[in-house]
Amino acid sequence: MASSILSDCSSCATSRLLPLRRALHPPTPRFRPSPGPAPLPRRPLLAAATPLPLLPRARRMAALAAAASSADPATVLADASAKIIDGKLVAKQIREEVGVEIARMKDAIGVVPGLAVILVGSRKDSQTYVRNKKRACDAVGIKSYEVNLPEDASEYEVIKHIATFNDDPSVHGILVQLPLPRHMNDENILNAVSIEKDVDGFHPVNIGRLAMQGRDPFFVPCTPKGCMELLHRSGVEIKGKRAVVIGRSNIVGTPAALLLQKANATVSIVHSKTKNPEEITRQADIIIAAVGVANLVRGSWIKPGAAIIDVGINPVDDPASPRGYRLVGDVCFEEASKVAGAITPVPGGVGPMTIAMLLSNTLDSAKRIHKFK
Ligand SMILES: NC(=O)C1=CN([C@@H]2O[C@H](COP(=O)(O)OP(=O)(O)OC[C@H]3O[C@@H](n4cnc5c(N)ncnc54)[C@H](OP(=O)(O)O)[C@@H]3O)[C@@H](O)[C@H]2O)C=CC1
Ligand SMILES: Nc1nc(=O)c2c([nH]1)NC[C@@H]1CN(c3ccc(C(=O)N[C@@H](CCC(=O)O)C(=O)O)cc3)C=[N+]21
Repeated sequence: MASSILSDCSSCATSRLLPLRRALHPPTPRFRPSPGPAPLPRRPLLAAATPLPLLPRARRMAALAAAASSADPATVLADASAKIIDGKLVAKQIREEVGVEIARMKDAIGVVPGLAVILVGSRKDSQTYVRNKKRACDAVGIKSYEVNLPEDASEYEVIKHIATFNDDPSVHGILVQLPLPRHMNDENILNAVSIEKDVDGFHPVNIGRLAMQGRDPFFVPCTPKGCMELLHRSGVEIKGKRAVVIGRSNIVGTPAALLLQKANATVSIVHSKTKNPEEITRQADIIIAAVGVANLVRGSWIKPGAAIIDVGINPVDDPASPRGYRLVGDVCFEEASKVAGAITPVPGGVGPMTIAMLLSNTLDSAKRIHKFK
């Protein structure tokens, strides 16, 4: 029998948010002519149909049991049904595939892919991300180069380092960690990265090519690419389906919507000015939530059986956790997992995929530059 329960998401989690500056200010595009890229291979390397890794049953049951212990009079919850898409496991598989390819390339032509990361300032979260990226590079055999600049460094200094990496043949990918300090212009900096080494896929030319019919970017931004990979590897059909992307940022929402459209979904984008987000979202067979508002998407927003990819990474105070906070997504997991057909958890969903896609993009870049098939 269905029960009425109050979910943890009905308390206003957003009011417990720690201060976190948004990752990126939208850059204004500026065109720089460049040679055309080789056509983007359809899901290179990652195309193997791998069965959907689900969370181990015990962990899944624990997550769902936590949900069942609450009660929301507004939400009548059906039996727990969603498959939980284990992004951590998929990311591990991808890292292994990337590692094998890197070894093959090294054996064949003696080339090791190189990734340069530029970090400006000393934000703790950015330092953690950069450290995790370096670890992931080490594990698969990518050589990492790191530049750390002080918070008060000038835009010119950053661009000078980018230019050096653009000219360095041992560097195949360049990433400028975001957000940048307020005095810097993201647009100028992202424009300085060679589009052939723009493994983040944030250069306006790469985004522009992603948006155009019949063109392919050199690189697809890592987080949206990771979302698509999770959908593909989970066996979610996209062609002809209705998809809703919540959020329209340059780095996540907009490219995610473009990718869904390229995969022949019919796509709607919900943003902060959308009048009836709940009603629009409820029509979706596929939901990608990239908002930055903890637990915004409730069970009542979801069409039964929908596939949900939760990109949000929102820290909420949690004195019981060793860090004093825990991470939650943009989707109320406990409610959504009872309505959806499949859902990604936070943490352990899209986040690890972002890093795996960065490794994959860096490998693709080295292969393209060295014409290695
Ligand atoms: N897992 C991962 O690897 C990554 C996770 N993230 C996380 O994803 C989330 C989104 O990141 P990002 O895209 O950079 O964020 P931005 O702040 O750049 O964009 C947020 C988007 O959400 C929209 N929005 C804000 N409030 C609402 C609302 N109440 N209803 C509907 N739409 C709303 C905004 O609309 P408008 O345009 O109208 O302002 C905007 O388009 C964050 O939690 C971030 O930490 C980000 C990158 C990678
Ligand atoms: N140039 C640039 N490129 C980015 O791709 C970029 C960036 N700047 N700035 C910040 C955002 C955010 N981002 C994440 C990467 C990994 C996790 C991740 O691995 N998350 C883990 C949890 C990590 C934890 O526990 O702290 C998870 O969701 O399971 C999350 C978020 C990349 N971003």
